Amino acid sequence: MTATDAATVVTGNGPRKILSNSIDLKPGDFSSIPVLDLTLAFSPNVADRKTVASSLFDACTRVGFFYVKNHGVPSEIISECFQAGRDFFELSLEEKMKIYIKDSENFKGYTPLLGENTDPAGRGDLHEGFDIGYEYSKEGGKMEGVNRWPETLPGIKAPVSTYFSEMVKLGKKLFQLFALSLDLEENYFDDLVSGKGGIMRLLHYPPQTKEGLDMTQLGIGAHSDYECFTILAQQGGVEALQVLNKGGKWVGATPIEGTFVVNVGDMMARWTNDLYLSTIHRAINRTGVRRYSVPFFFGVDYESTIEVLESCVSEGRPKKYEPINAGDYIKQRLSETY
Ligand SMILES: O=C(O)CCC(=O)C(=O)O
Ligand SMILES: [Fe+2]
Repeated sequence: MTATDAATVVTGNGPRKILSNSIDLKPGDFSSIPVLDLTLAFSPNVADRKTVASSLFDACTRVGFFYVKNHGVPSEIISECFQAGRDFFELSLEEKMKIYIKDSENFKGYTPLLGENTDPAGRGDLHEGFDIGYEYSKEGGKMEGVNRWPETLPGIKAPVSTYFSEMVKLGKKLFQLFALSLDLEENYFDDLVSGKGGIMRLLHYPPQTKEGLDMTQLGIGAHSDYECFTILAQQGGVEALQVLNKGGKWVGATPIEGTFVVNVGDMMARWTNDLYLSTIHRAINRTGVRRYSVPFFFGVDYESTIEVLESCVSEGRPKKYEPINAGDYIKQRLSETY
């Protein structure tokens, strides 16, 4: 067993213990991560869209993670965004620190290696990151704020912003599938997901040696995500992401060409009264080569209220959570991490 297996993982919905052979919530009993084909999600026929929604329901209640293929995002847009990430991380530390995330009120900018600690039992995460949000024109109240671009690399703004817009588009489609999967009107979430609650990160994980791996210092420590769901692009051929199942076993989320990995976050778990699982995951890069990934965390607009859906409350599943404001919730979670 590893150091993190015996730890408590802090989530926005309370602490979760990871024991050696079980954990104290009800994550799904899975040994692999399902792949959803989104082709029918774009069909004009609602019955087709409902078929995809029903696979999504199965994935969210049993696993909390799934891959999506035929998602409609052009592969050049993805590869140009990865190139922007590689170029950004090649900059000198001094250059990157000019947009240090801690100098921003709203969590925009650069996080150096070990600058973040997702698992409080760990000693810091072995990745560096660059956080970008919705392109606001001025500083605002909760999470609103201008993006901070590196002065010496202006060329990355266009591909990164294009990728952000693509993620908002795909994210909105996924929100409609989430709505259908929960027997809500397909447009139930539409007015809450303008894209302003989206956060995207460019990540770089240097390789960790196979021998003498320090389990308190992983690429990213065991954690659950904060928002409604995450759409993750992984670099092909470089294994690192692992997902915790009911038996306490880490299941590898091997990169699959042409797919994104999607996972439920704590906000959606809260909304669904834990019917949808916000599953714990981590990343360790033991491949010997650098790894790049791009998660896009899609939350609802920050002024929205997250209140347990009535359809997810029953005698056997009493309401577990009080209503919360989305912006306050995210800001609180991020303050605990950085
Ligand atoms: O890079 C990855 O594969 C996972 C990243 C992740 O879990 C996160 O940023 O929350
Ligand atoms: Fe994550």
